[in-house]
Amino acid sequence: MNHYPLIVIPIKAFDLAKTRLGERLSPDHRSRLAQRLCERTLSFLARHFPEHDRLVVTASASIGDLAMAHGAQVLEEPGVDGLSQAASRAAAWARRHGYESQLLIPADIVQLDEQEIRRLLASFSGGPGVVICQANDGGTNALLTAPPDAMVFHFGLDSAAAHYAEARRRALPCRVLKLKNLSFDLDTPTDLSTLEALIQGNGSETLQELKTLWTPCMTPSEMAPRAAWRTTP
Ligand SMILES: Nc1nc2c(ncn2[C@@H]2O[C@H](COP(=O)(O)OP(=O)(O)OP(=O)(O)O)[C@@H](O)[C@H]2O)c(=O)[nH]1
Ligand SMILES: O=C(O)[C@H](O)COP(=O)(O)O
Repeated sequence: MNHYPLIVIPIKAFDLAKTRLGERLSPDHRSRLAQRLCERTLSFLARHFPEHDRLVVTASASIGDLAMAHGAQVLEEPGVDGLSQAASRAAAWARRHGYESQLLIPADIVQLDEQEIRRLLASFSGGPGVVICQANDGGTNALLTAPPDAMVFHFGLDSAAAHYAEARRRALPCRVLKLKNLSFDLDTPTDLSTLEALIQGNGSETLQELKTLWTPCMTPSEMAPRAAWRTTP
């Protein structure tokens, strides 16, 4: 049995991703943003959680190659069947491969924070159970299930409440966490405005780099030094 939770990252093909940003970003910018968020996620997990095996679930061969380049295993899904189906496929794979638990993390969290994820992992005391990190919009931005297939997945609108109800229905111990960074995923134009304000406020170098993806006139080399940082009008 593998005691470290398997980290599961579901990733939809980039050209199909971030459709809710359509009123703000072109298809090309959406695809590039989704890809960059994905690369950041895979690189972060490989760097900070090397002791955890990682499994990327995707229907995209190129994303599979990207995953393997970051040391993750790949579970190929036949098509884009939805996040819940991807999570279920991963749970079945995890069970078959001897994992006692899985931690699903989406590939669109703006700023992953090692201490937050370690706090989430520490809140799981072993044995059957569920830990939910609620997203700002009521969704689920990280979901630990032990065993991996402990319950049916209900990703979508207000999914944190749905996952909590499912865990209770099954009499599974369940923790719901609100973690500042892990609760912020980039879904809507409002999220994009929040990110722009964050960048303007204290734009860390890594966040400023994200903005270049939808501010075509800016490239990393053209970006003003942080002290003089200002957004284009
Ligand atoms: N493997 C897989 N991953 C998915 C699927 N749907 C969403 N995801 C991933 O799950 C995470 C959260 O998904 P969403 O917030 O719905 O992201 P999105 O689908 O790009 O956004 P919208 O197109 O605006 O709904 C992201 O990492 C997505 O890539 C799916 O059908 N299969
Ligand atoms: O939170 C969820 O259930 C999934 O991530 C989909 O919801 P989202 O698109 O709001 O993230």
